Amino acid sequence: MFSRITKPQTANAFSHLIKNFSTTNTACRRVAVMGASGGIGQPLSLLLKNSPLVTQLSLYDIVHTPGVAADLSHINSPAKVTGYVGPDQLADSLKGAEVVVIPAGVPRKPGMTRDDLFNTNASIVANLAKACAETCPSAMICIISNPVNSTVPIATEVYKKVGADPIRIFGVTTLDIVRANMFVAELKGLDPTTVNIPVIGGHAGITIIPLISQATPAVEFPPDQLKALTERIQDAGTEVVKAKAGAGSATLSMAFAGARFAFSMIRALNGEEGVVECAYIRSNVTEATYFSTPLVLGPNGMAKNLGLGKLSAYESGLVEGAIAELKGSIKKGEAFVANNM
Ligand SMILES: NC(=O)c1ccc[n+]([C@@H]2O[C@H](COP(=O)([O-])OP(=O)(O)OC[C@H]3O[C@@H](n4cnc5c(N)ncnc54)[C@H](O)[C@@H]3O)[C@@H](O)[C@H]2O)c1
Ligand SMILES: O=C(O)C[C@H](O)C(=O)O
Repeated sequence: MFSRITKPQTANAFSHLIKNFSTTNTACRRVAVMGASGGIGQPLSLLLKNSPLVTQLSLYDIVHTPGVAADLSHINSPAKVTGYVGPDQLADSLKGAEVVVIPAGVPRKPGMTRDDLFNTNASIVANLAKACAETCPSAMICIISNPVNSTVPIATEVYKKVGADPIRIFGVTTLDIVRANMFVAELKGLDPTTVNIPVIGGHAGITIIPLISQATPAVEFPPDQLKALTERIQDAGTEVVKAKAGAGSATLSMAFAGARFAFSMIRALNGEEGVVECAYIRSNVTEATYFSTPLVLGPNGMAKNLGLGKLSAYESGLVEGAIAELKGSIKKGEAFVANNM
């Protein structure tokens, strides 16, 4: 399917996947998926298994991983798949992992905010982060579990408690970029695989800040359309939650986005230069101590934070408006670890 594409692609979601499905790379790359039996975990594991960039795929969950692993292991691609189930097998699932992707935890139902997931998901992420800090402290940790604005500070505090360096912990916001690219492409009649919109801030409501002024290719919208587009990107997760009507939140598009982020990580680990992804990390770019901006990825994680770039007045206002909520979510995550771990 991908071999038919011959024209050069610019940096965007689809070209990341094309590269990763078509590049032959001999480096051994061990990836662990925590929450691998879930709505995101299964299609994400399928995309990872389908990539020659992955040589070992470790699937951990509290249920069903033997079946998921047996199923995926029959696909004739290089990755060796192993399933691990339950806390007794948690440490083994992480041994030697270089990239760990974490979609473990409960999803939203209609009427809930991402923060409503905090009480359940905080301890799930904290326990998985503790296992990562103890077993694979140098691995790249890619956190999908919501609320991302709090779960990333949680993982970071756990690493500090264990005495591990939290520098390689990333909150995965790639789905916001994927959505922004698609929605802009639809509005402007562009090929969605050639659009790239940085989305900065966090991953909830008003903290999701698409930078349409920095779009590639350049696009312009009248103020009312720009506001509506921005709000659609901010509310896109809720759009899916409503459409699924109680059956969960985005899973397939998140698997696509999570695979894109993991492949970018692996390409950077393999020494490829110029790999850029937005991610929610510890940051001094704004007053919020965690903030997503475009990052140049390298073999040790973030090689360079590209910062905010030039913002329009509208975008500067969105950044200002997001800081208080981000600070609150960060504080909540940090307090959870201080009081419970
Ligand atoms: N960052 C994003 O952009 C983004 C996008 C979509 C969903 N999410 C979040 O991802 C999470 C997962 O969503 P989903 O739709 O896959 O949910 P799901 O319920 O379908 O799957 C979650 C999986 O996690 C497993 N799990 C629960 N506790 C665990 C533990 N302690 N260790 C390992 N695995 C455990 C469950 O058994 C289940 O298989 C949710 O928190 C959701 O809000 C984030
Ligand atoms: O909206 C959700 O709860 C899931 C996820 O964060 C999303 O943006 O789709």
